[in-house]
Amino acid sequence: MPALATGTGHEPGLYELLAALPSQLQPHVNCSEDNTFLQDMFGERSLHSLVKIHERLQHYEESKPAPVLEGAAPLARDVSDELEGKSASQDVKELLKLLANPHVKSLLSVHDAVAQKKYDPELPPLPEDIDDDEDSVKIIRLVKNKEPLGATIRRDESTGAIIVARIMKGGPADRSGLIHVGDELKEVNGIPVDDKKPEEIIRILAQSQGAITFKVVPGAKDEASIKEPQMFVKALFDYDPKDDNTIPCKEAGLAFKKGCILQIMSQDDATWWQAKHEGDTNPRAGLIPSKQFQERRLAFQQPVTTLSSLRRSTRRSLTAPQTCTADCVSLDDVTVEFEDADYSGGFHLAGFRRSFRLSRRDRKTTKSMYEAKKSEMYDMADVPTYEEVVPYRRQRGDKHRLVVLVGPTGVGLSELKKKLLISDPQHFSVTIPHTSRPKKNQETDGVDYHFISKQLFETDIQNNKFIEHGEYKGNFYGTSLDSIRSILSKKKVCLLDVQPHLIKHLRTAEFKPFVVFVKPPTVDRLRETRKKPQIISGKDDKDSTKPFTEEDFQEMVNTAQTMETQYSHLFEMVIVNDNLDVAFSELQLALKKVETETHWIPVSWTHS
Ligand SMILES: Nc1ncnc2c1ncn2[C@@H]1O[C@H](COP(=O)(O)OP(=O)(O)OP(=O)(O)O)[C@@H](O)[C@H]1O
Repeated sequence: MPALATGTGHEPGLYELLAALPSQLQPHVNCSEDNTFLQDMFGERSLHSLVKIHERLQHYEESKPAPVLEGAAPLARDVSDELEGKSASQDVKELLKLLANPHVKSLLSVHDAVAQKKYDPELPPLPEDIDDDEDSVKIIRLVKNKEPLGATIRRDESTGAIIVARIMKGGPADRSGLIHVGDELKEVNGIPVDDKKPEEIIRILAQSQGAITFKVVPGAKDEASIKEPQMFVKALFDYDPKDDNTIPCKEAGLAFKKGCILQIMSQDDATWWQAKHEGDTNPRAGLIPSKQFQERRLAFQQPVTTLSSLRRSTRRSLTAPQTCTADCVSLDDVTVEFEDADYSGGFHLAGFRRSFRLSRRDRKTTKSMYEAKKSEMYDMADVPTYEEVVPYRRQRGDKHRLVVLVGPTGVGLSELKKKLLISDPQHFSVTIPHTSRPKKNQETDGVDYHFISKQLFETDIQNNKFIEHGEYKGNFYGTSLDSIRSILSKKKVCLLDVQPHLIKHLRTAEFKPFVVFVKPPTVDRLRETRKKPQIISGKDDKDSTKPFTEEDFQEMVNTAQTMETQYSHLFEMVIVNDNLDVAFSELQLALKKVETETHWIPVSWTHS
């Protein structure tokens, strides 16, 4: 006998089974609480009713009941008409009252509809005087809350029609799925809008409370745009729709700051994209200028002060650039600095050399492997708009990102690098420069410099082996790309300081540079904090140091400002070097995060 059989001899129905379950289960349940629970659950009246209904329905499904007649409602009417006034008997009166009851009438009419299988709604007949050319219209009713509708309209220049210009992704209009770009607006709350200006229509909408009814002529739908893939970009400029007179609707604009990560929701429109801030839970997108549009208008803007023009205005021994014209962006004409190996706190900073950044020492010609052309500054590719990015997290065993420090001379780059090296010499390293000058007695090849012949140096220059190189007293000096690679391949963090115009040449999948701009504090703070420090002055052939002057401070601040204006879109972090310890801690923490956390990098760096 099956465990749950009722023992009555016939197949147990579901309901009977349910009734028998508690007693059948009792021997198998040890805990009294479980037993009570089962008793309650299977004894529940509503469960029994449900099972009963289920059984009945199954029974009817099996017996396939057919209607006795398809017109119960007209029959009831006929009966009522027949009996009306014929007899005063109580039964007849009661039957007449019953048949006149609206519920009974409705029940009979539903019965007839089911019997006749008339399930589809009946459409009213088409009016005979319909104009063949008239468009079909759609009546849409939306309930308005405080949230903007998320749609913009425009007047079609040729037809004068009011057209839905844009549906903001995730906004109420988008979520409704009822209004689409290209739909023609005919009426709002029964008010015809054909003769109205878009502003007047907006006013009608603003004044409406609760439900709004639109009458629209549907336009052609662009299904392809619905499935557009989403992408993320890093904004390389600040944007505030309030200051933008070209935006079709300021309220629909999305403000953002340089460095913000934006999720692009739609690129349907070549001029105005739709985007949200990454991670924003509000589904509504806002308008932002498209990349092409922003590039075009930035290209027409006046060029900013360049570092070279700024340098021309500064003091003293600046030699005229040899390779650049006055407004060239290149820093190719700046001095190369070389000094002897540095010792700090007993720790030998092997190969710790100054790089070829703008410096106060004797100015000689430094060249980068990438000569900046005059036109390069306004090259379209250089116009900072958006950069497509993807999340990236360094995996254990992967090479480290190259750490690039930039900043005006004297700001403290060497000091910060030195502190990092001392803090963890096994983890951080700096490049060893190449030189064609003869090795001095106390120097070691590959430690202080890589000593190579002038001829080989020249060949290497030809072969673009140096990120920067320069000439000093007839000898070449340079930082090779291989010296960076050598550090990275040892799974160490390579610290490099370069002129800012070289950053873009290091922005490759191989180096994935993390660029830190070190900025000076105000001149007042420089005066307070840099009382002791010495800057290197190379007026004589022998290196010498001298204290900072007022002019040095001013130049440092001005250069920083210019660097920021020109290159800030390439900086991933800005540190103000006011208090050295604070600046160092900030840098140390940021570098830790870069190594361990997920951050955004250009999508181009993910496929080498
Ligand atoms: N925050 C700070 N407070 C006080 N002194 C500082 C600070 N940062 C750097 N200095 C000092 O300023 C001087 C110049 O710093 P450092 O040599 O690091 O500059 P730099 O950016 O490498 O410039 P350069 O390229 O000209 O060498 C050094 O004497 C250094 O100790």
